[in-house]
Amino acid sequence: MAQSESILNNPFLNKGTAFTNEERQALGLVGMLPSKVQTITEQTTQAYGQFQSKTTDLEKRIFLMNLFNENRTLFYHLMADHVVEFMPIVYDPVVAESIEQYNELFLAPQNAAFISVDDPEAIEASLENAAGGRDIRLVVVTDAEGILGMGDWGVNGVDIAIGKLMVYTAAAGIDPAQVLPVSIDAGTNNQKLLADPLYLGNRHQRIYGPQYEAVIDRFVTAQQKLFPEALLHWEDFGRANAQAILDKYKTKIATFNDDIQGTGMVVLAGILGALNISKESITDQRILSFGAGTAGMGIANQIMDELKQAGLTEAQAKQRFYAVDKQGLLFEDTDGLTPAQKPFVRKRSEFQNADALTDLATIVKTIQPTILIGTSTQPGAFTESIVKEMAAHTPRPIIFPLSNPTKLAEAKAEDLIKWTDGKALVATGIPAADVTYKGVTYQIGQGNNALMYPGLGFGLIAATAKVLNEATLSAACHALGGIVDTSKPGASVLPPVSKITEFSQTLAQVVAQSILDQKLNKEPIASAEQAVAAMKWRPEYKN
Ligand SMILES: NC(=O)c1ccc[n+]([C@@H]2O[C@H](COP(=O)([O-])OP(=O)(O)OC[C@H]3O[C@@H](n4cnc5c(N)ncnc54)[C@H](O)[C@@H]3O)[C@@H](O)[C@H]2O)c1
Ligand SMILES: O=C(O)C[C@H](O)C(=O)O
Ligand SMILES: [Mn+2]
Repeated sequence: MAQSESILNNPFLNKGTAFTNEERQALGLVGMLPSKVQTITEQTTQAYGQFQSKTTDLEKRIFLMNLFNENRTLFYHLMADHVVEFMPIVYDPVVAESIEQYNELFLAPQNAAFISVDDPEAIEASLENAAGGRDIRLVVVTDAEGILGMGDWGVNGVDIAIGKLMVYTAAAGIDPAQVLPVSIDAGTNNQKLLADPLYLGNRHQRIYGPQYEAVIDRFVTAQQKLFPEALLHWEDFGRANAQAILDKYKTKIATFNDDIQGTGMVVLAGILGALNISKESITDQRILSFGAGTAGMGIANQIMDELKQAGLTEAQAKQRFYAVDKQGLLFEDTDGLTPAQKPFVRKRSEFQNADALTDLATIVKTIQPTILIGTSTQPGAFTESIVKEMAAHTPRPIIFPLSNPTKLAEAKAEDLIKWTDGKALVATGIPAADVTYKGVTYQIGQGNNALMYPGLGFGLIAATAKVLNEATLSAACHALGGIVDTSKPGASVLPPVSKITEFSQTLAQVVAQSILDQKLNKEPIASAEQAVAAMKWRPEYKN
């Protein structure tokens, strides 16, 4: 391909009609573009007009993804002006529709690396080819066994890695040329995909066990070799693999699991925000995790750490938790406990009606939780009667229905406010509109790890972190405090997405500082603030 053609097809370098006349001369682009040289502002206005002419969210998404594929700088320049409007389109919930229709809608590989369980020999070359010589600092990898709450989506799940990375750049300012989305195609147990002639992934059942683990290991080894300075972010792995992979690598490399740790962080930050409003203490809470899977147990561990810091012993802290899964309240003798659930189980002897504690209504009535968190993938599970029962025993019930996408949420924000007569302190997984009830406008926090992982990841990269530990996670959870004016009636428990670039920067600085304080940086760094500021990429054309 001629240089002129390749630069117009390179989304990291392309400026389209914004190439100046000098650049057109130098790059052999003369005559390949209409004569007018546009500014990025003009291009942005034009692109936004086109965006607005699309009628459905999916059409809007396809338009934006085409722009992303052509010209990353313009895409992010546009997104910077419309972050609240674009987040649900490029990320959750509309990303869910694009994953479901990936084969039909297939646009472009979007500079992702596609790794196949059937070809481990090709792993290193696949990463190298997809990176194309770019200086990769951030890798988001998924095997798509647990896409949001929608289960197994095989190779289609690559879109979540791409979506997460788009939020990283929009929120924290990671250079889009320094990121790499990775799909690990380990097969799929999704029968619909296996039967679909258009399916683009490996057409066989999902591989588990030693063969899978060897692929993961080979991937991590290649990633470390090719991009030793990169942070590795795991997304939407299945319940068993997510925790096991994190435990295997977290003390060796700079890595985190977003569903476990990112979610734990945003929920703890939301609880701290809620307690700021209610003026209650975290040590007085009874916490019910409904859906004790990857996210549910990540949340439990993050809150546990906070309770210990607040002065409780491990045993006292555990008494505050009630982990509920398919089997009901989890007891020592419950069948099928996961390793992550085991530390949080209760004794049957603690309850007079232990054998009846199999459904949420009875459990809520019995334990009278003050905090109810949903990561169960069970739509509508927080019913009116359950919520009213909870609210009867606590003045400001904290209720976070977090299951994504929209159709899986345990409750709607508006219902929670109404059923509790405005008392509930609410955060939801996807964006929720303000709720006006009896003259008060309630702002609903977005309890989505997207509020945390961009700042967390950016801070770790800027500080050249060796590893991520509990001290840094805890510091990050406290970093969002003070951004919301909690004295205002109807105040949100979390800061709004409209401020995501500001608070991601604060978060990144706190994270980088924590790494430096613990001497966990690989390279010498004079100041956390400077390191974060120096790494920030801005969506402007460079000469
Ligand atoms: N808002 C966020 O930031 C965020 C972050 C991570 C996950 N999530 C959402 O949380 C949900 C779970 O994600 P995950 O990664 O933990 O998945 P997971 O599969 O690891 O966990 C889901 C858990 O729910 C349990 N469950 C299923 N049916 C149940 C029932 N009837 N009653 C009680 N428990 C039941 C499952 O057994 C499992 O343990 C998804 O919808 C996901 O989108 C949201
Ligand atoms: O992707 C999201 O919206 C949040 C979270 O990581 C999830 O799996 O639901
Ligand atoms: Mn996820």
